[in-house]
Amino acid sequence: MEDKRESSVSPTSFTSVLKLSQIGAASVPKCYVLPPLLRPNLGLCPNPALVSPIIDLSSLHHPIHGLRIKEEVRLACKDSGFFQVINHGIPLSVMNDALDAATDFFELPHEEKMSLASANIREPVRYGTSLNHVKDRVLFWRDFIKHYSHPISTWIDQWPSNPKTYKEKMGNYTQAVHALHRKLMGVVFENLGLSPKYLHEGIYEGSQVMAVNCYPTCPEPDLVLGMPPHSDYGYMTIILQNHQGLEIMSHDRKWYEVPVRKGALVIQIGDQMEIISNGLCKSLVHRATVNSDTDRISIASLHSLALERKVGPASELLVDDQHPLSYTEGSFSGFLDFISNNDIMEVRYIDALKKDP
Ligand SMILES: O=C(O)CCC(=O)C(=O)O
Ligand SMILES: [Fe+2]
Repeated sequence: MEDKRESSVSPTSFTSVLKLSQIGAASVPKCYVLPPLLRPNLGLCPNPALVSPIIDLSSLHHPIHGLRIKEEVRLACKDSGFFQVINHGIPLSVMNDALDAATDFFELPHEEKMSLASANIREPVRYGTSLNHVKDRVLFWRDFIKHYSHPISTWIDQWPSNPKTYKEKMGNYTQAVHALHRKLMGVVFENLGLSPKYLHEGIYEGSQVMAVNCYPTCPEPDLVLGMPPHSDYGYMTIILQNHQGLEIMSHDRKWYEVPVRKGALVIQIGDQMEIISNGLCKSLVHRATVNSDTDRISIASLHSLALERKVGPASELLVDDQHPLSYTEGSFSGFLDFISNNDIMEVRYIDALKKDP
């Protein structure tokens, strides 16, 4: 198939991968083909030790069982920065409605979605493709709509008004997932012995961005990625997905598939939490693969401190010769500048903030 790169470089006029998928070509355009070393190795086995933390939150407030659940969260944050939760309090119907709203949005006519396209990565509502298709040297097999979401009353009017039920369905899920992240962050902070005051101020002034991702079926899934390896800059990400495709990197730099479990939500620790905890929590490196059978939708709720707020290791944490201060301060805004000027396939913002050992 011909290289569509030329027609894809304008910020507000690009070919969506959904459109390419619907054409039904037998191969992908060259601009999506990754160098061999960066290609996915599809068909990986899940690593039970890494992907098994499925934490049942139903007894979180029980005086005895609650302690065990908090310990499970502590270990998952320390070891990998990854776990899944069940019995988290968000009804399956609310989750399914959000996935339906996302599917209906991507099925809108291309021109209608393009009215939300923007070259400005700080735009509160933005439809796009790849990661940053204007800058990416190789394109990724993903279309997305991202919208600022907290406080919801500030942003919801700017969300897509078509499909008609989008705001209601996505809004219900957005608020439910914000409440869940507050509950989980309470546990993460308690485990670190950090004051809830820090947490509450941070969260209420903080940001929630919903990244609604569509990975359409792809004729050559072993040559492309839906999203490149990266860690999320915020402190926590919660992912709702309808099909397999998320892969996480283990300590030995191997990739493992995350199995999809009905009703479960994926929890990922992000860079800000690694920094706040001075390295006691791990920011998870992950990527998205695609497949030739099923369109995949994922909805990532990205939680971070306010755009301009400086984030460094919490002052209450023990820092001494045994536990040296490991990071300099960064901010969400600094991250946005960083990704505008660097290739995230080559360098992560958090690595730039790490102090020399
Ligand atoms: O699609 C996925 O499972 C991952 C999405 C993701 O990593 C992101 O939106 O930051
Ligand atoms: Fe991510």
